[in-house]
Amino acid sequence: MLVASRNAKKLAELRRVLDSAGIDGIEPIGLDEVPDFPEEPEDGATFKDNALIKARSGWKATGLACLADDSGLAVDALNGMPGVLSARWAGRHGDDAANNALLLAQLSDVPDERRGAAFFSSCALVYSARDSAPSTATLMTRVAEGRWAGQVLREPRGERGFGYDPLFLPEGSDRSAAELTAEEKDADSHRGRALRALVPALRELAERGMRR
Ligand SMILES: O=P(O)(O)OP(=O)(O)OP(=O)(O)OC[C@H]1O[C@@H](n2cnc3c(O)ncnc32)[C@H](O)[C@@H]1O
Ligand SMILES: [Mg+2]
Repeated sequence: MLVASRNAKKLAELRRVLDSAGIDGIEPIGLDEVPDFPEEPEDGATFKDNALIKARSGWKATGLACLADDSGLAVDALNGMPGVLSARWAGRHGDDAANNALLLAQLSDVPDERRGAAFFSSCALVYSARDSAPSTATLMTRVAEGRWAGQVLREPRGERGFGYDPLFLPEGSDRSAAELTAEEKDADSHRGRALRALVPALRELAERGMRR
């Protein structure tokens, strides 16, 4: 199964959740392990649209079952932004430090009680309904979503995770997302929840592969 992400830390989280679900018969491989193919722009209006864009283009290019996550932080005081623009909020894709600095600046006058935010993940799984070439195969699609509520801190805390984790205080936690262990983050995170909801579909896919 192709895991269509260029974000190494996200990829590691996806692999971790798959590993702990103990699905035998699926070998997740990253985009770096397949020949380059033209990737479609992530220009959807929603996380779900973007997850489907990534998963479908991976499936189309390789014929492999393809899993993709699209995710981001929706901040109440910013009317849900950065949202689907999270990876490039400060202008340069994947510049976590600049994204975090910009978010902090935008919220500098926002009091604690209005600093609510939530991470969202949409995970899409796309695969062929039967063993046939991608051009003639029927496309099977499963999508699951996860949400992780919390608030935006006033300064970064912690070194783990990635992206906005140092600025995110999960609901009910006294540690930022970047201060949680990997297992703690996976148990509660948007991505952990979304991906675990796909486990039955992934198991089915694995069993189908093993029957061949
Ligand atoms: O599209 P791919 O190649 O998978 O990698 P990406 O980093 O571009 O991923 P997205 O398009 O889904 O954008 C997600 C951004 O949202 C933020 N984000 C998502 N999940 C996060 C998490 O668990 N912790 C912190 N920030 C997160 C972070 O800035 C990500 O770069
Ligand atoms: Mg992206």
